[in-house]
Amino acid sequence: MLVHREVASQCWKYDLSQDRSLGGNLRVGQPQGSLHRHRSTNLLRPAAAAISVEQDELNTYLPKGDMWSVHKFGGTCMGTPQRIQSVADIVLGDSSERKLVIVSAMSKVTDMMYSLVHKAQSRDDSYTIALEEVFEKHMAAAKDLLDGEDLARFLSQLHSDVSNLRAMLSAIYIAGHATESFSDFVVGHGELWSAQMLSYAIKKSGAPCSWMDTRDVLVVKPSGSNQVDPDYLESEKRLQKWFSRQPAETIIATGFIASTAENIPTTLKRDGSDFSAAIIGSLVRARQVTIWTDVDGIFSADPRKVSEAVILSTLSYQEAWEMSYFGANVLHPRTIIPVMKDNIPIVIRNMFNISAPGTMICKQPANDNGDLDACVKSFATIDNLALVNVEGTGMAGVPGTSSAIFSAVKDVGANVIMISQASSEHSICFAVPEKEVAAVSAALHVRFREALAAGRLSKVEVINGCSILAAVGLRMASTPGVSAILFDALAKANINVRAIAQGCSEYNITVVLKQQDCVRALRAAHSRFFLSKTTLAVAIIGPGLIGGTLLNQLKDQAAVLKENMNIDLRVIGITGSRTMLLSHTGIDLTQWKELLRKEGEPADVANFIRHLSDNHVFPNKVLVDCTADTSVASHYYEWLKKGIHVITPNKKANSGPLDRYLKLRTLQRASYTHYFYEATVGAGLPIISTLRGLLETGDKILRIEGIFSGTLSYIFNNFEGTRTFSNVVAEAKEAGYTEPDPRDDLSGTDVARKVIILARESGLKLELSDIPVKSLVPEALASCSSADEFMQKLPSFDEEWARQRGDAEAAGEVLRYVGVVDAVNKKGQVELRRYKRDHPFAQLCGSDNIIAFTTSRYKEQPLIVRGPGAGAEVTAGGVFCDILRLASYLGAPS
Ligand SMILES: NC(=O)C1=CN([C@@H]2O[C@H](COP(=O)(O)OP(=O)(O)OC[C@H]3O[C@@H](n4cnc5c(N)ncnc54)[C@H](O)[C@@H]3O)[C@@H](O)[C@H]2O)C=CC1
Ligand SMILES: N[C@@H](CC=O)C(=O)O
Ligand code: NA
Repeated sequence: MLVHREVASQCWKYDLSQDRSLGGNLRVGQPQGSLHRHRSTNLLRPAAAAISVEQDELNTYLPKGDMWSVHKFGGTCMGTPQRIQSVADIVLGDSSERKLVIVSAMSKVTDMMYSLVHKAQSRDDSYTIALEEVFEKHMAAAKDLLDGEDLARFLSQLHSDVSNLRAMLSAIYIAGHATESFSDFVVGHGELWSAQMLSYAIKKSGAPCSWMDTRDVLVVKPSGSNQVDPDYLESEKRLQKWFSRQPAETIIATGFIASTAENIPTTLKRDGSDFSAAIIGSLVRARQVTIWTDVDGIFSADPRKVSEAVILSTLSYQEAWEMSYFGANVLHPRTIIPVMKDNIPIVIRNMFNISAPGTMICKQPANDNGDLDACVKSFATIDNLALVNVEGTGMAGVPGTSSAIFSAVKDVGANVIMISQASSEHSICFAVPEKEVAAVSAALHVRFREALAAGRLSKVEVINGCSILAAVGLRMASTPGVSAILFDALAKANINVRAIAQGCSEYNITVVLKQQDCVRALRAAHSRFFLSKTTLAVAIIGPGLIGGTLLNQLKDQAAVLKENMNIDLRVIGITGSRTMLLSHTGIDLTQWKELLRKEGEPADVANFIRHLSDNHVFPNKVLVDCTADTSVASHYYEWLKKGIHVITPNKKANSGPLDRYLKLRTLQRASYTHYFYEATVGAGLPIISTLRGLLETGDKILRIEGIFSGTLSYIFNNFEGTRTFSNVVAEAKEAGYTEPDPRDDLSGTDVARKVIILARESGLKLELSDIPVKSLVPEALASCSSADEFMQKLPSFDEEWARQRGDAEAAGEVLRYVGVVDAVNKKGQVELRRYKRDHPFAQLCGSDNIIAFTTSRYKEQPLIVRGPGAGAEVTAGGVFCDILRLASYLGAPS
């Protein structure tokens, strides 16, 4: 049958010579009578009564309801002949009574078709070559897929279409212009060809099948800004007619294309095939609309940004709607409207992974597991935004201000993404795309020139470089505490929120933040809601004795922490003084030493920190300083300011200049960034935490006294007349108790540092120089240039030490090196004392520390903490404890 299709202008009539044996043979080109039937009541208006008879008859042809399943396959699914065959197999495998399959053009074909039009209207005669390529592509695909008579029929149709297109493009070329309908007509051929190929492929497998040119059925009307609205009544009527002539059980229909009421070819605009499927699904009241694509379903967040994103099994229409608005590559919001009104579920499935169940979008899905976390379904972000803040006392209570603001915004054509106004009405802020903000700001300055001059408005401020993070979930509306969790997660990741919006519908909570924080914010929020897993990126400076032991402990414990505590610790950087090893996702700790040696790059602390702070994979980052370096410690303030948590056994920061220490602690208290240093005193023993516990619960510290040096404890516990003093010092060094330079221990400086740390923790404002220290380093050796030289020369002082020890022993006493914090008199001191053999300080062994807290509550008997206070395992264990303490502060289960 010959069909004349009117294309835009009446002068363009051409013969499509379509073989309609495979599809609709409706004559288009004639104005159709309009049907006035009120959809919901089914009442017919008198004017339409005559047509209603015809309609009722037609209704008997098109069965509606559960027997229909609608599928949609996008361009990627139709990308190659092999894929078209797989699509055919999926359709054949669907046991539904009736199937309606919407297809897109083969991948890239729509772009190729648009480019044909573009070339022709720009008078670029290479459109002929490009058209040839389109032809070749489809011919090759058809030859691969089909054979015999079907192939011949398809190719003859293709030939004929291409010669029509050639004529039309040539006219466009001559005119140097293509109307929208010319363009839509050309572009729609991709779908016509793919639908026919699939239909033949299904027929080849022996299943009866018809193909449908949806321009014969779908009627739409333009609705402004490059959108169209379906005319359901007219479309339904045309579908009935089509079906009355082709009552097939399997129908392959073209996506994307449609007609106007005047039968002019048009399209449903970009991503229109999903829309086609939803409209057709609604017209037949399908059981389900399945959108086949190349992902397993809808993710809880963009998986390129959040590697732990999960596939959601169900989503409500509203949730899907919200998510697609926020750029989650789900469905165009308009796709949801047609099916939503009839409660038809849409299922998103992966054609390349048929075993994945996909995501079902339907009415109010059942609660996943009823817990608080399940009420947030997903997170989405929008980048490249600017906030505009209009502020002034003259706004409050003045009706029309927001109308004036937004009409100015509308006049420059900017798109407002979110709006927030506090009820005080002193300011109103809104987000627009960054590229539109200059025009918006200029328009507002013009519109409010007088108000600004008179001071009624104080400013129109633009904040560039913003992003939006939106949490989406239907049940958020009825679940208290959701926003608290969200904001807590953001606060703990040290992310500043610039503006907030939550509508009464509560389907989403939108926060505006700095674009540079956006991915981190997304991860922090996502991990809090979805995994309840605390992910922590760890960077270690100084993989020496303590740092190296810590790395090994982390290696041994990582799996247990993940499994039992939901804590995911990843070491993403290790730096020594010469080389550093960096990783974005985590270093393999079973071979960190080897990797550092083989793959390490020259160490550079600034680059190391940049690597940590620029890492967007992990929301929380901690720097563990395992050096004894003063210069490393001098950076803590700056790192904490960047939101990097700091943990250290290094005493230099807390025993350094008082003003710096106070600044650091003030910052620590004022921010959500943590600074922990338990191992600086008593190694892994709970000294700092015990002191804090006493102070925070209101106890008053009177005196802290003890043996704070593992090294000196070991030395005097073991210097019993059997070995020389220098031998025992060498043993302590060998056992890993000493500082990198043992003179720091023997000089008493290390003990003085611990005394200062505890004194400051107790509120005393002392400098290290305020502590009188009795040094055990012989004056002659103080100037040795290295620790080794010192150790070599130390034996020459053994005799003097033997004498001191002998004197004490003769008096029934032992030598002990003690530190004291005298909180009452605000003093500290460090000295070598003699204690009677029965004194608790004389009872120690190994590297034991003993610390006695005398307080208002522990006055008669001091609170005593005792145990090994130095050594690799216990110290690294103390640092590890701080890391877990941090994880728990960040939300890990305790
Ligand atoms: N050994 C112990 O029992 C205890 C040690 N500590 C503290 O632990 C820290 C580490 O002690 P150890 O592991 O025994 O010392 P170590 O000398 O074995 O390790 C320190 C590491 O830091 C590296 N380093 C130094 N400066 C650096 C810089 N600027 N950048 C990068 N790397 C640098 C060194 O190359 C070395 O690998 C010290 O602050 C110490 O006071 C605290 C409590 C107990
Ligand atoms: N060298 C120190 C180690 C702990 O701070 C000590 O001996 O106590
Ligand atoms: Na400790």
